[in-house]
Amino acid sequence: MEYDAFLLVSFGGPEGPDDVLPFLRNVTRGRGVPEERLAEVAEHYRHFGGVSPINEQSRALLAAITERFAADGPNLPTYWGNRNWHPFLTDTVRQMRDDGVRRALAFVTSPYGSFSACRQYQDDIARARAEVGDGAPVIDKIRHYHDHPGYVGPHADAVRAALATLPEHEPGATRLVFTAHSIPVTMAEAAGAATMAALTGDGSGSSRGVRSAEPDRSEPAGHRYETQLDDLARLVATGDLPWDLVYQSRSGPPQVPWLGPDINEHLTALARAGTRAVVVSPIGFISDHLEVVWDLDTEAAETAKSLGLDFVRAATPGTDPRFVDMIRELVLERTEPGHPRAALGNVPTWDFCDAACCPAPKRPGAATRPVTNG
Ligand SMILES: CC1=C(CCC(=O)O)c2cc3nc(cc4[nH]c(cc5[nH]c(cc1n2)c(C)c5CCC(=O)O)c(CCC(=O)O)c4C)C(CCC(=O)O)=C3C
Ligand SMILES: [Fe+2]
Repeated sequence: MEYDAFLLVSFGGPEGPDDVLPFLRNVTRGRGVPEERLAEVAEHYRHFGGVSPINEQSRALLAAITERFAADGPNLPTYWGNRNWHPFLTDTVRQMRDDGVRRALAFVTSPYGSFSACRQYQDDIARARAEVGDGAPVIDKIRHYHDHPGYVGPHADAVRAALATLPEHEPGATRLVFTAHSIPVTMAEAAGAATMAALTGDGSGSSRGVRSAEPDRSEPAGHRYETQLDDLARLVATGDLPWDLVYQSRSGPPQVPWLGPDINEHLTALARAGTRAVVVSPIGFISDHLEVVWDLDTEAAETAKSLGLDFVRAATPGTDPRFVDMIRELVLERTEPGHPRAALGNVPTWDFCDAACCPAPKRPGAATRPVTNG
């Protein structure tokens, strides 16, 4: 396939106190998130002067990608657009159209499947293209990369570096805790099911960009988010430390079940069972944005302190050169026939999702999402 541009797509975050509420309304519009939860999250942002670190991290990543492309190719102009805050995807896509871009490859700052981590980004790209209208470039999303060596390597090194800072304890008293953003259970059940069924059903997987011609038929239908996280956790684990996969940053109405256990509950259970120290590895995230610096470095660290647990949080990839190289590799996979698809784990990947893959969960009491942004 011929591509003439690269697009970095991120979540976006506020960059000043006045941005916080409009940003939160963009994120939660039509999602049934209670007002009390919004007020609470607004407070988290205010602890940092209303500035999320995420946009600065996206700028740094874009600069690193641009530099990497300039050094060794591919010769593609680079763009950046966000789902929930400036620079909005619609404005970026309009700029791309005005620059004459016809077909772009999009790298999304979430490595995983599920509605929130994959489909919603595709929906927002489609909405941005519709808003731009005539001449908007075609935009193809790059595949999931949770088990790419360029994602596994930085997380694995970070765990080892974090572990080295903890005081020594008796064997078994130090644990590794992997964490990712929680999602509603119904969203988790539906994650990946449609594409997986299509791939295993007609055996046409190889022509659709699946890593292996024969997808693993033992793969459970749905639950792609948890399966990918579990796959990565195994790859990052040190071999001698016991580990767990837990979830953080639960949102939504309290009566809706979300993936658990929550990291704070889990730390409490560990401490009761004799754990003395934890390394917390945020494998769900590529950079130290607010869900990391607040929900882990502030909240979970306080929980650990109150329990007398030694606590250290491992770094995220950020602009690690291996992670930047991975992004370049993922582009080459799509532009150079036969380019190897690097993967260390066991979960098949594909380039194009089935249209019915990772549907939005039913949201009790939630209004439909309007078509305008901001
Ligand atoms: C799976 C997932 C990821 C990982 C994949 C990815 O990276 O995309 C992620 C990332 C992020 N989530 C973020 C922020 C927020 N997420 C919220 C709410 C929600 N997240 C959800 C899921 C996820 N979220 C869901 C199911 C909701 C409920 C509303 C809904 O059903 O859609 C809310 C609303 C308030 C609240 O927390 O209730 C905020 C402010 C930020 C930016 C941090 C910063 O500013 O630095 C980032 C990177
Ligand atoms: Fe979120």
